[in-house]
Amino acid sequence: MYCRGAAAVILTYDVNHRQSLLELEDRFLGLTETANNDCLFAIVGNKVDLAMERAPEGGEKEGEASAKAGGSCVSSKVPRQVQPEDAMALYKKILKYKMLDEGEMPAAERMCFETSAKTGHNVDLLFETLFDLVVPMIARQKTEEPSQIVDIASCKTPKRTRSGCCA
Ligand SMILES: Nc1nc2c(ncn2[C@@H]2O[C@H](COP(=O)(O)OP(=O)(O)OP(=O)(O)O)[C@@H](O)[C@H]2O)c(=O)[nH]1
Repeated sequence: MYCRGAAAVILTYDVNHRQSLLELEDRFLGLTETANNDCLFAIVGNKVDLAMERAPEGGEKEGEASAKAGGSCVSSKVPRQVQPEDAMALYKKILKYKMLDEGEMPAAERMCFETSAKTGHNVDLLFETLFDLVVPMIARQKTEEPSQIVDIASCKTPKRTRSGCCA
């Protein structure tokens, strides 16, 4: 995991393994120290195609719910071990840990995703959301910060004078 100067970090867990969410906090959060101070965090629960959805109060059938989750109706599904609320709680915890103001950062609902790398479910949404947030941030930084690039062409060479010892 390489974070130096990162404008955004994607922390990914498996919605079917609670331990993978816990490890994001225990093992990986510390590795984001070298990211930018105002770095964005996206929490991504992957393998949602394998997860059985919990039945909503309205009584939605499992097949309907799994289709929404980007999966097929064939039932080789396992009960999911991580709920979206768990990921959102971790997101808020990360903001606290990073001493980022919750009011100034994108809301947890926007930065927590459930994806399937297999079906492509929500993968575009994840990257589009990050680009929409990161690109204006970088553009703003460029206008605010003085340029670190030295324009060699505009540097004048000092005139030599006859009085100099090496002239
Ligand atoms: N069904 C399904 N399988 C996936 C998905 N993403 C990855 N996999 C499969 O999970 C296995 C591990 O994928 P990796 O990309 O190696 O991920 P990893 O984090 O190194 O390993 P794991 O912790 O086992 O997920 C591979 O067999 C992938 O094909 C997904 O969204 N849905």
